[in-house]
Amino acid sequence: MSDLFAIADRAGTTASAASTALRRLEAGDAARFHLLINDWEICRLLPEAPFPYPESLARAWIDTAIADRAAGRAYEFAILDAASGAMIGSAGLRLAKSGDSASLGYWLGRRHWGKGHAREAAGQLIRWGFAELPVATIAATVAEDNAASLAVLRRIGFAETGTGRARFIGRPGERLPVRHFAITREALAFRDPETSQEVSGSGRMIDAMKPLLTVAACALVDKRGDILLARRPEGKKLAGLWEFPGGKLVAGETPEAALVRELAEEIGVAVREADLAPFAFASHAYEAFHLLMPLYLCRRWRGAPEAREGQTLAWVSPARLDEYPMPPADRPLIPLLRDFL
Ligand SMILES: Nc1nc2c([nH]c(=O)n2[C@@H]2O[C@H](COP(=O)(O)OP(=O)(O)OP(=O)(O)O)[C@@H](O)[C@H]2O)c(=O)[nH]1
Repeated sequence: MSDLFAIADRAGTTASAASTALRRLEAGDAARFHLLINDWEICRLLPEAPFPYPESLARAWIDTAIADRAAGRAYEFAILDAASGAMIGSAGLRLAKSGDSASLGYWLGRRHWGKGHAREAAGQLIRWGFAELPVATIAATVAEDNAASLAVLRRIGFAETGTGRARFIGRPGERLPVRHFAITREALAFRDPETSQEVSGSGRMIDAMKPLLTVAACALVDKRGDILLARRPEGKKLAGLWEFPGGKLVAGETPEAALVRELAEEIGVAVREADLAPFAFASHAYEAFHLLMPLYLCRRWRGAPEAREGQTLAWVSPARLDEYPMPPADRPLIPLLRDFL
């Protein structure tokens, strides 16, 4: 798991020149954390922040964050201005008890508002979360009067799931109106990591207009009957999901030739076309294209598979395929493999 990541707007994608990084929150951050958060304009928007915010609470909060990270309960980061390296806020993901979802929280020191840092930090954190944590959904709850944060969540792809009321300890009395948001791994997967825009660009495409994408995929099956899966690295579409090695056909290529090429490029194994047995296919309407994916089985190859493109590889028994989150197109293939192998 990487603990530091930097995000910079690419020229031309946004007008703002903000550049933001995240790193693991440390005990030494307490004084700066306190200086930034002890501001009514921030505390009033955070459900658990009293005002004034005591320095002892900043220290205790960070100690808890460090313990929670060690226990795998929550992952809290300092938001940095990448240009100066200074801490400007904090952001984190807390896992739900069920383990399959997390909640996002973040705040920025007042002087750093309006420069795109919150959007960048929150966007990068959810991409990190879907790549590194076993969660299918990330949720967030925002006070109705927190217009900037409502805009950030919408901009990075969160959808509103409902409204409610919640207690804000800095604003005693009545429970305040809040809005609930969520984003799924699949919804994020089809947003461009650089721009946070939907990859299709023109909104929802009608099915008839979608390009048909042919991708050849292969289940390598070892002597024990285990199948090789590859986990897509952070920064790519569908990051964090497990898939069968393979890839798009280039013009004029057969699926078999594409697989011989892709398996050599991606995982360094040599297969012969004669050892690729057609097995099944996936046909799935993604937001931006329709995927047609023939799946081959291969039990004979040369070389030990190695991750050449930043993926993580795993040999998985057919009975355990369910434990590995896969792209939606792949899901119907799992029972077929389980029955056959
Ligand atoms: N290889 C592979 N691709 C899959 C599977 N399931 C699935 O939906 N896909 C989709 O099929 C497409 C595969 O394209 P690819 O591997 O050649 O390309 P990529 O997204 O890595 O992009 P790039 O090569 O342009 O960087 C992706 O959109 C991927 O999400 C699968 O099991 N294996």
